[in-house]
Amino acid sequence: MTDLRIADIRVTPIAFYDPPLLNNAGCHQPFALRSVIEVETEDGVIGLGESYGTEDVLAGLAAMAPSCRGLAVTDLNGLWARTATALPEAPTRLRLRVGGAVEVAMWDALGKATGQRVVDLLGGQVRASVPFSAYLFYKFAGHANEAPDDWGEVLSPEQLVEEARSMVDAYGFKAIKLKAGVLEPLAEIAGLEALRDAFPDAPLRIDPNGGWHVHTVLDLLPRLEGLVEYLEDPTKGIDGNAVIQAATDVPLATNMYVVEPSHLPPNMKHDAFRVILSDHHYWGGLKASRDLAEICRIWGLGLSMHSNSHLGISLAAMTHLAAATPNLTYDCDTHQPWQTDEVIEGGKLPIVNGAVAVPDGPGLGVTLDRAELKRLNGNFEALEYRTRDDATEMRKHWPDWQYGRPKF
Ligand SMILES: O=C([O-])[C@@H](O)[C@@H](O)[C@H](O)[C@@H](O)C(=O)[O-]
Ligand SMILES: [Mg+2]
Repeated sequence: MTDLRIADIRVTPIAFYDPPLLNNAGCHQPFALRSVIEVETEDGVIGLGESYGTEDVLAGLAAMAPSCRGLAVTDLNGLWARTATALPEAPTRLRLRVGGAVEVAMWDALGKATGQRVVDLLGGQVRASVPFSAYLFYKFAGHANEAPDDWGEVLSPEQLVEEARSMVDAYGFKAIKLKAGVLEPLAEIAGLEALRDAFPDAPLRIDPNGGWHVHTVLDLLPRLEGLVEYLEDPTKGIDGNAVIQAATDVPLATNMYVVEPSHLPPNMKHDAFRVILSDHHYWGGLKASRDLAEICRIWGLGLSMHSNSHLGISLAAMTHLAAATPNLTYDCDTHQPWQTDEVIEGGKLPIVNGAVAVPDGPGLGVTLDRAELKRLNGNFEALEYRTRDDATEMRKHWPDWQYGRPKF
């Protein structure tokens, strides 16, 4: 009989190269911070997880990892009880991130120990591959004091269409998302309209990350209606977005204001967001994300998946989860095309015709590349920052730049 008890949990912080992508909070720093979680069972099976590499999550993981020894990898109730005990003062937000990071590795260990894929453990595969969208960003040509990257500068509609063309040609994406909240809204709408002209059949979305005032969005609605399949976090908060949702039939989507279970009742009460962009990294792992999908099904909410800069363990987990979720109503987000580093053997998971096939093999179906893990950990150790700070990075390019949410 396989011994499924956890013998050890190892957490390795890593930093991987990230291009100068822009959003409402500023500009991506040259390296994104992440963590790789290894859950090792008494029988020596290793399950993998990937999560944030910020100080709070790393400290939370360090505090709770020792208390998981002896826990069976099937015991999710035990995991959450131990997370609560190890992090008594932590806000729900942090507990969900820390427990969720370990939870994914527990599923992978269970799958590897029993010869089953995570998608099967989560309820069974309902789609052969998972569709993702082309995730477009405005960007600088290169990081401050660095040479331009291959994507070059993207600040105009023409450059945006070129970026989209490269991404669609390389990966076959069907839907297109524009990260907005960076330039004046009318300039961003012009970008979106240029994308519509260039890709007449592509479902489009725009995401200013809460960066627009309610009155701005209300003024823009006539141009957005018929142009986008959903409008993502146009303004700040549940109340502000409810005002907008009341004024339009375009569904509003969020990965900012409905991000834990307690946000669901006020969202339903105010009818603010009709699409939830789930994310297993902050909803508490794969089981919690399946539960969220069920809640969305019952209450008639649309569902898709949010992304942050990530590597292949996360993409594999997102793919297994999405492949086991019947009511996934829109193509998921992924930052993967922007990443040049990888931490799994064999390199990045292929995106073909805009979709990722569920990796073969037990568990998540991916294996850690230990040489790359070591190199990316070396990057982390050499960095002088320990938290994401897009605002400071932005001011290296635009010294007078001011943060605002809403801003425009
Ligand atoms: O990578 C970014 O700059 C995004 O803005 C990311 O931080 C967001 O969390 C995300 O992708 C979103 O959809 O809001
Ligand atoms: Mg978003």
